[in-house]
Amino acid sequence: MIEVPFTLLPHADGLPRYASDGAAGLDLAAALPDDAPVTIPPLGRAMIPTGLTMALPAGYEAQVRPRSGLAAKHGVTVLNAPGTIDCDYRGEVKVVLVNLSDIPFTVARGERIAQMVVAPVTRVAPVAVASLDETTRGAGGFGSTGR
Ligand SMILES: O=c1ccn([C@H]2C[C@H](O)[C@@H](COP(=O)(O)OP(=O)(O)OP(=O)(O)O)O2)c(=O)[nH]1
Ligand SMILES: [Mg+2]
Repeated sequence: MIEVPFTLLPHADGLPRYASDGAAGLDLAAALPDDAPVTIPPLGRAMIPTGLTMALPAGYEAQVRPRSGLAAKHGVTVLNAPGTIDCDYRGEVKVVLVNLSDIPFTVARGERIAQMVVAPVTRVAPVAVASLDETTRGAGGFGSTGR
């Protein structure tokens, strides 16, 4: 286990937790005032605060991913999935939810709205060249191998 420092803003709901021994993602809870739930209208979106800031080690990122239950049961997902938390980001982690259902969805304080997977990052050094090596695929893409 790699220790990752977090700070909890006053509205935070505690440190994020893995929901099971083998869970890949730390669940992220909505850090909202008790009396101020957020209602997302059909096809609307909302930036939900988590009350967390963190300092990932260099060479790592965190991916903000949807929870499958919210997607399957309510049509609510992470709009920019997977959201990217950079290792040099020190602001509050936020979750951009979108409601793809046809009824409003209300997020209450403490509700788990997304999960955060920490993963290693490979960085590369872009180098300008005149041409690239040839491959069988070449420039074929976007369904070029069939449906
Ligand atoms: O779901 C997300 C995605 C991003 N971020 C924060 C952490 C990340 O390090 C920063 C920038 O994210 P990104 O690079 O995806 O956004 P951008 O639109 O490129 O903004 P910037 O110009 O600040 O990089 O915003 C979140 O809190 N939640
Ligand atoms: Mg960016």
